[in-house]
Amino acid sequence: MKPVQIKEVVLHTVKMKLIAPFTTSFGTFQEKHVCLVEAIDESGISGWGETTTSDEPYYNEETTHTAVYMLKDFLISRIIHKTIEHPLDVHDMLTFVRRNQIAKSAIETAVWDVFAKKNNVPLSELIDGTKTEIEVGKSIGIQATPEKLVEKVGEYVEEGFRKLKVKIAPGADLDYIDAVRKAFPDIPLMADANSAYTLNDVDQLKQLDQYNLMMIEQPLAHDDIIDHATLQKEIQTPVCLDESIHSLEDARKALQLGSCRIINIKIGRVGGLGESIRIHDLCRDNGVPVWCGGMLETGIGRAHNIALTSLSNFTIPGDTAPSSHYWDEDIIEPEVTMDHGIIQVQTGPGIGFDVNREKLEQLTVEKESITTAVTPHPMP
Ligand SMILES: O=C(O)CCC(=O)C1=CC=C[C@@H](O)[C@@H]1C(=O)O
Ligand SMILES: [Mg+2]
Repeated sequence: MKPVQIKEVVLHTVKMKLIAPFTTSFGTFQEKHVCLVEAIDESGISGWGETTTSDEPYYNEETTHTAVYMLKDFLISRIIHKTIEHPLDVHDMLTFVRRNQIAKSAIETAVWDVFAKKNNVPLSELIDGTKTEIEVGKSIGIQATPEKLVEKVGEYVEEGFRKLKVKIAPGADLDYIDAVRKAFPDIPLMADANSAYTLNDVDQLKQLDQYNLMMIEQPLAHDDIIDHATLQKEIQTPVCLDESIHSLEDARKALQLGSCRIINIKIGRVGGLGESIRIHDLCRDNGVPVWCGGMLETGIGRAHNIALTSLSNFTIPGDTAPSSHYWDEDIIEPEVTMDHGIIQVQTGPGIGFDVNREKLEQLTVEKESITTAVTPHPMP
């Protein structure tokens, strides 16, 4: 494989509006800024990454603003003008900055894309993916009533989604799940609590066991694996961790403690594709299934998610619904489409989609080009 050298990074901060508001246990959102990271190599090839952040630090400690600051002031200076033999090397180049995983992921995934394009291979092939198509799930925000939720689930079952994920929180849990199960006794159904419960709610969470859920995602604190291990011993439903897993080390400890039986891998949350692959491999070697979580990405992040999901141990459908479920018009061409719950893994070089530069310009609120490794901070 030919190494790559990034000569310029352009940060395109865009304002995106979802086709409908999305409600979780920590709020309702429809508009957000994200930063699309374009890494241009010495021959002019562009690779793309995305900060899977929003404008508020409610999912994790990052926002698009903090991610852009980290990229500009710390991370890009460590990457630019360096000869990168393989994108797997980028992770260690960035560990001098603590956490800020989504910011790291945005530049790391852009390097994966430009490296794959330079070597004329699809990203899925570069990471040794084995699947040519992936099964797709749908994540449904909290609805106003159980009846509204049943209606939404019905729509998505009709579209062929292979996993239905419903958001729950205290006061919007048992009656909602009960209504869905009464209407759809056999569909692959899971719940995501986004840390809305504590160990004081064990009895409430035990009652979910009667509904044969695939899993309950992140019921307890966003930074916990100890209490989740206690909870998993008390309930039948498999616990899946999302927010608690920021790295391979977190995943190793969680498996060792029995904190979960499934892991939701999000490329941004764990700091990039390299760490995602390492967590995938750890889980595969321990018989723990994984799936690819979503962060309401544009088509760039979605393209990376689809490529990642081509790895063999992604045996549970991910939150990778097609572009039309998020945007009136995506910024990639062609858009991500789905046929009865199946998305074809893209076969073009790199992420396998082009960026619609006209659409990108329309949505851009700020654009900054970085061509030097200068940083205003003393560097370790
Ligand atoms: O991208 C998708 O469709 C999944 C969206 C989704 O479920 C989430 C996005 C961002 C944070 C959370 O609210 C939630 C999750 O925890 O997976
Ligand atoms: Mg989640």
